[in-house]
Amino acid sequence: MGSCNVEDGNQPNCLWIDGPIIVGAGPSGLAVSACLKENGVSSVILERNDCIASLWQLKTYDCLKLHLPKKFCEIPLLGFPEDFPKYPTKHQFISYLESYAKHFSIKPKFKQIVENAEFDHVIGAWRVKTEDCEYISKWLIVATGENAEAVVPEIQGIEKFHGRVVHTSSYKSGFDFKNQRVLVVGCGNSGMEVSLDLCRHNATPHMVVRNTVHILPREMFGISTFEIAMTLLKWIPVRLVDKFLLMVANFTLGNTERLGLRRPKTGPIELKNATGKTPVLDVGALSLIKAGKIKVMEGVREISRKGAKFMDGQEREFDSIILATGYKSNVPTWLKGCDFFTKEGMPRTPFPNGWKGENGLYTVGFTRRGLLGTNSDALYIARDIADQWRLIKGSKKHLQQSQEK
Ligand SMILES: Cc1cc2nc3c(=O)[nH]c(=O)nc-3n(C[C@H](O)[C@H](O)[C@H](O)COP(=O)(O)OP(=O)(O)OC[C@H]3O[C@@H](n4cnc5c(N)ncnc54)[C@H](O)[C@@H]3O)c2cc1C
Ligand SMILES: NC(=O)C1=CN([C@@H]2O[C@H](COP(=O)(O)OP(=O)(O)OC[C@H]3O[C@@H](n4cnc5c(N)ncnc54)[C@H](OP(=O)(O)O)[C@@H]3O)[C@@H](O)[C@H]2O)C=CC1
Ligand SMILES: O=C(O)C(=O)Cc1c[nH]c2ccccc12
Repeated sequence: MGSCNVEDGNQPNCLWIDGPIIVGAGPSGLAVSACLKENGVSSVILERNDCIASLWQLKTYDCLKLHLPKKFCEIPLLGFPEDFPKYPTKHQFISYLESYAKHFSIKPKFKQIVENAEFDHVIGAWRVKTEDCEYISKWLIVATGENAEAVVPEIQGIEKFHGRVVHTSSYKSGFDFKNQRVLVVGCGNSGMEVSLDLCRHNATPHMVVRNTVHILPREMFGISTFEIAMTLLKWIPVRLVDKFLLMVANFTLGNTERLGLRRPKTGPIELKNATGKTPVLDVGALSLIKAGKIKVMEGVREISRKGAKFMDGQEREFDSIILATGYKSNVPTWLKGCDFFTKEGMPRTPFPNGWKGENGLYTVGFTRRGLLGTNSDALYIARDIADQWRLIKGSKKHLQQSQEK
C-alpha cells in the first residue's frame, strides 16, 4: 500500500493498493481476505460501518439463530469451535467471525462508505472512492452482500399511521412491543420469526401474506431439511428433491393452504436457486398460526391513522407496524461503468460462475446460496488472483535482478 502518483491521482488522500480492494467486511469479505492471505496475497477491506459483520451486529434481532446447521455456515480455513450448538446463536456467529478476523489478522478500514467505484482504462486499475480517500488497485472485490439495504415498500397511507413503523433490520425484541397489536408485513423467515418473538412477549401479531410461500420444517427425521436437500441433490434432480421435501413437509406440517399459506407452483429449492426466495424454515411460528395466536392476513390495501384495511375488506386497528419486507443489494448505487451486475445489483452470470467479471472485477456472496455460496466464490477468487499476483511479483523480481546485473 502507498500514496499514489498515478496520473491525476496525486491528491493527498489517494492510496495505491498493492493487492485487491475488498468492499464489505461481512462474512464474504472476511472469507475472501483470509483465502487471499493463505495464497500470499495482501488485501485491503473497506467497510462502511465501524465493525465487522455489521449486518449481524447491527441489523438483527436478539433471538436470531442460524437456521442452517453450523457445518453449512462456516467460512473457509477455520471452523466453528466444537462446543457450539448445531444452530449457533447470532452472538456465537459474531464471536466466531471476530476470532476469524483475529486469527487471520484481518484489519478492515472502518467508516469507509464506498460511494463510487469505476475502472480507469487509462491507468488500467479500479478507482474506489470513499468520502475521504480514493483507493486504487488492479483488483476490486465486491462483498457488500445481497442484504445491503432494507426494502421499504410504499404502502398507501402509511405516512398517516399514528404508531411506530420499523423494518425488521431495526427490530430487536418483542419486549419493545409488549401487549401491542402489531401488523407484520411479510412472511419470509424474518416475518415468521419476528411474529413468533412477538407472541413470546404477549403481543398479537397479524402477519400479511400477500402471495405464496413455502414453509418447511427446519428438520426432518432429526436431520436438517437443508442437509437432506443438499445430500439428495448429489444424486437426483432438483424437482424430485423438491417433491420429496414437500411430501414430508405436508405429512409433518399438514396442509398449510387452509391456514392462508399457499405454496408456489415451483418447488422450494428450485425457487430458491432461480429467484433467491428462501423457503421458510419453521422454528415454531407455524404452530402459533395453527393456534390462532399469529393471525394470517391477506395483502394490505391501505394504512390509516389507526390501522389497516386489507384486500378482503377487513379492517383492524394496530399499535405498531413491522416491515418484514426483506433486503436488496446496493451495488448499482456505487459501482459504475460496468454491466456485470443487473439493475437489482446481482451478477448476471448464474452460480457457480458469477464470481468473476472483467478488468479485475470479482464478486463474493451474491450466489443466493447463503454462506455455502460465499465459500465457493472466495476459494475461486483467491486462486485466480493469486495466479496473477505470482506472475506480477515474479516478473518484478526478474526485472529487479536484471537491473542489478
Ligand atoms: C437475518 C438473516 C439471517 C441469515 N441467516 C443465514 C444462515 O443461517 N445461513 C446462511 O447461510 N445465510 C444466512 N443469511 C444470509 C446472509 O446474507 C449471510 O449469512 C451473510 O451475512 C452474507 O455475508 P456477506 O458478507 O455477503 O454480506 P453482509 O453480511 O451483508 O456483509 C456486507 C458488508 O458490506 C458492507 N457494505 C455494504 N455497502 C457498503 C459500501 N457501499 N461501502 C462499504 N461497505 C459496505 C456492510 O456494512 C456489511 O458489513 C441470513 C441473512 C439474514 C438477513
Ligand atoms: N434464522 C435465520 O437464519 C433467518 C434467516 N433470514 C434470511 O434473511 C434473508 C431475508 O429474509 P426476510 O427478511 O424474511 O426477507 P424475504 O425477502 O425472504 O421476505 C420478504 C417478505 O416480504 C414480503 N413483501 C415484500 N414487499 C411487500 C409488500 N409491499 N407488501 C406485502 N408483503 C411484502 C414478501 O412477499 P412476496 O414473496 O410476495 O414478495 C416476503 O414475504 C433470507 O435469505 C432469509 O432466509 C431471515 C430471518 C431469519
Ligand atoms: O438463509 C438464507 O437466506 C440462505 O440463503 C441459506 C440458504 C441457502 N439455500 C437455502 C435453501 C433453503 C433454505 C435456506 C437456504
